[in-house]
Amino acid sequence: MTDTAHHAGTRSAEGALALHEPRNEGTAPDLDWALDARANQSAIERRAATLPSRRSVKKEWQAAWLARAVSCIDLTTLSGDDTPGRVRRLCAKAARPMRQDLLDAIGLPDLTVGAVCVYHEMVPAAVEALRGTNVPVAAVSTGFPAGLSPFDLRLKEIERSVAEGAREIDVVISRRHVLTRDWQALYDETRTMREACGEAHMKAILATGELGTLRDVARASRVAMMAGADFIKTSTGKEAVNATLPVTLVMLRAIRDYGERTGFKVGYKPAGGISKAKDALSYLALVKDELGDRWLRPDLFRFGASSLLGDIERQIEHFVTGRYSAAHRHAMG
Ligand SMILES: O=C[C@H](O)COP(=O)(O)O
Repeated sequence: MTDTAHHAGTRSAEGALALHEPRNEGTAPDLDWALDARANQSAIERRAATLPSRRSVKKEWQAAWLARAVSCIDLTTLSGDDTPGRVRRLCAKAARPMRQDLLDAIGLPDLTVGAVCVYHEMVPAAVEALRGTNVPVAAVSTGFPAGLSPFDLRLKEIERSVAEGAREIDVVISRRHVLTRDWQALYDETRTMREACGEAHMKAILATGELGTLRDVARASRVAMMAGADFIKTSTGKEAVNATLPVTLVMLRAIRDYGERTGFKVGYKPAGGISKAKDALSYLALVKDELGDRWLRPDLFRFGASSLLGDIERQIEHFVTGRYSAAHRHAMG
């Protein structure tokens, strides 16, 4: 996202000319606007519940949509037993996520994922392994996943990851600022993290499963965007409840409201528990409905996922060959 290739408008992973938007600079904190956010829980849940059946993608388009989903994956490993070797294998998969015969069959010259997402300690291995590709490294920072280490250390962690070559930083917010309704503190914290990111793009993880209500998800989304988040992201993948369609609807509408107010386009990243191709299609359909086609590109949309790629590859293989291969053949990602 932050590389010169994207800014210069060179070819992106899916072969289309990469578009570029002015980066969200954020605004002064307008806490009345944040507080004013609404979320009608029952209407939102009804809409999300009917989406997968109402919005099925036709068979001939499915492979194209699934390839688009691959280009938007932040291929992730965030485990205590991560090793440089595992990260290198993941990076090889990120640079060539699908077999060439499958790509040829669906008419795509090349394809990469959106980014590789790792802990700080794995940034150097990932940067090295992805050298010469267009795939950026994203680092989770700020005491991920709880975000409860001392604030100055959280900022240092961001700076270290950027210095080691991460071009995207996924920060976690302090959930307590939402739970205690201290919106100014949430704004100040997020703004300071954004400054620490410098040129690296910042994804603000709201940990929506811990925020209590959809209305507070909407409010936190607005505050994070006013503080300059380039993306708002649902979850760390470590909460009891991670990405959901209702939360997605709320966050997409917050992105739309913010865009109408400021002209800035903010990206969206659902993360955690998305491992099936058909779920990925539901998310893409919702993004298309709420924000339009412009958001179906890796500069404005990512899936945070450690095991979605394998299922998508399986479905595309089935589309091309008429057969399913065993899941273990697509073990990585
Ligand atoms: O940000 C990404 C998540 O940690 C990935 O979660 P997952 O392992 O459930 O796909």
